[in-house]
Amino acid sequence: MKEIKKVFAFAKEYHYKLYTAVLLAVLSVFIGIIPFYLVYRIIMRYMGDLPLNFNYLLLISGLIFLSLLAKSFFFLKAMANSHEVAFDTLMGMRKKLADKLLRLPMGEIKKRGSGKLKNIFVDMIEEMELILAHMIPEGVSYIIVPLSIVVYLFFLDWRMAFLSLGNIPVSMFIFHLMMNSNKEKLESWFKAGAEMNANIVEYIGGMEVIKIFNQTTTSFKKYTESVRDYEKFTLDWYRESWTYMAGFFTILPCTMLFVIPFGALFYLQGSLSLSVYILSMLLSMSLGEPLSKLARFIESITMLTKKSQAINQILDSQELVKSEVEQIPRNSNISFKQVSFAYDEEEVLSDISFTAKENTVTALVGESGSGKSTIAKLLVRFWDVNTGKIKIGNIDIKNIPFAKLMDSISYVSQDIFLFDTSIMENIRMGRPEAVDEEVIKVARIAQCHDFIMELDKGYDTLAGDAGNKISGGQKQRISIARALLKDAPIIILDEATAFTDPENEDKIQEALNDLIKGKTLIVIAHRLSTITAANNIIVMGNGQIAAQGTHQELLDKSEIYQKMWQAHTDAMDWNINVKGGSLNA
Ligand SMILES: Nc1ncnc2c1ncn2[C@@H]1O[C@H](COP(=O)(O)OP(=O)(O)OP(=O)(O)O)[C@@H](O)[C@H]1O
Repeated sequence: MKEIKKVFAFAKEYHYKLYTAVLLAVLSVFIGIIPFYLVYRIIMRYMGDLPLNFNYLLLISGLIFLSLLAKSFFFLKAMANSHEVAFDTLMGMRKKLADKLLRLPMGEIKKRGSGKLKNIFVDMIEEMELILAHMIPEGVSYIIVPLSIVVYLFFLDWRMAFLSLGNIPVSMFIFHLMMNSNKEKLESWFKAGAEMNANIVEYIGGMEVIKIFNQTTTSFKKYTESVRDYEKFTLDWYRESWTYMAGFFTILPCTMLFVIPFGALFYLQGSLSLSVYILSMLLSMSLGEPLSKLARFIESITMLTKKSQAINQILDSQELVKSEVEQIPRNSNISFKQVSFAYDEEEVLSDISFTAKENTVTALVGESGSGKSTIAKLLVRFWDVNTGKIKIGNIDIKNIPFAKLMDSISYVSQDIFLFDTSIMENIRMGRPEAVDEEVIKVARIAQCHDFIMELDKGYDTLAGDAGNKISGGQKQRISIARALLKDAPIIILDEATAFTDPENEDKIQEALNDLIKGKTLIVIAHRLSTITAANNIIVMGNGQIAAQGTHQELLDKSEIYQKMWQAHTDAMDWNINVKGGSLNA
């Protein structure tokens, strides 16, 4: 219930509309009782030997028709209101979740995986619509109306009131048995659903790798197994519940189960008038529909509790530390002071200290897995350090407003992601307010313009459609164009030449020359020949700084660097000429 309450909290802004919806729904259900009362009037007229002329019956029929019409009208009005509230609230929830992701460490996001997140963002939230749009207005009316009928029945004859409720404890007992008997199965069913979603997304996302490495059998097996598991657990749950459910849904609306026999007994004994007996039967009959609809909601609540748990788990996750005192750095000097960090248990960076002065180039080199990318990711706060401090302009990055920090850094990462929107918009992400001309200007500098113009719709080509026609190197130039447009004072280039081929390489170098002018640059490179002119080269080994200095200093004093240099002398690709703030081939 606590979980569901949290969902209601999202609808706070729309409480007024929600109350109106409840009121209209209650009205609609009450109006729905009128036909029962009118039928009672006809029966009483028959029995009272009053004349039953055609006009009277016509009037009653007309009133029944009008009340059914009014019932539908108020119900539809209630639904219109509640759906408006529901979809506004769902939008709010999705926005809140998306905002939350921005404030979460990347680890938290990756731990969940895109499949599970998609499941939460789309499917689970969609199912919240049921609570807000239907459960509240309808559910409340299905409680209030039967209660009012029962109260009225108490006034008529308290025995009939109790009798009309007699079936409820019986059905609730069956429901209780059902919930207790298959708790674990329900849990497995939910898990299997989440697993299946994750596998579907992974299967589609990894299609390229699956095809290339001919992993179709294994991956397809994983996918089909999860679909089969989902089917199995769903059926397991239903099989276990079927008998109980049938019992529950049959007995709950049988409100006349005790009213008819015992009412007849009281009537024959003379302690109950015929009119009260008949009215009690008709009123208890009108209880059936709201009660069985309410029962459907009870079933849904169990499901929704699980789903809102998953949503709330994300919303309650620990965010990146937000400082009370926010400060703006005055320069772009970067310093790492005794920084240590572990993604999980194992420390991947220990005691890292270095400074990267404004307008200089710092290169990170070292064997694969030595922690170079982690240093970059800590600087952009994908994760927070465990111990030590990272400062920009002598201010701890935790104290720099997140948006400001992001504005200060352009991160050209290993994973270049293009959104499935136009190429123009993909580049514009660097600075959303940039006009088309500015986007085209940076695209020219980043050597993208020509190949973009060759695409079917030029800058308007969707990245998804263009996907197969854009090479890795071209993608990289698009990401450089983005970074150029952003024009941030600090640039991190992670494996910036990972996709290079001879044709692309010169172009990327030219693009980079423009990007790094007058900036503080941190470059992660495998090919040492590209960073020989860096102001400071940090040699990483096993998560620690093995040595640091200029190329020459390291050649003189660092054995590990000497070995690396020897291994790389063949791979002459691009050089950094720091004096000119440019990269030269
Ligand atoms: N998201 C993650 N979760 C857990 N461990 C991670 C994660 N990312 C990296 N690691 C681990 O942290 C260590 C450092 O990785 P990192 O990517 O920083 O190395 P790197 O020097 O940049 O490697 P490469 O040159 O291959 O990119 C490695 O042992 C890696 O397995």
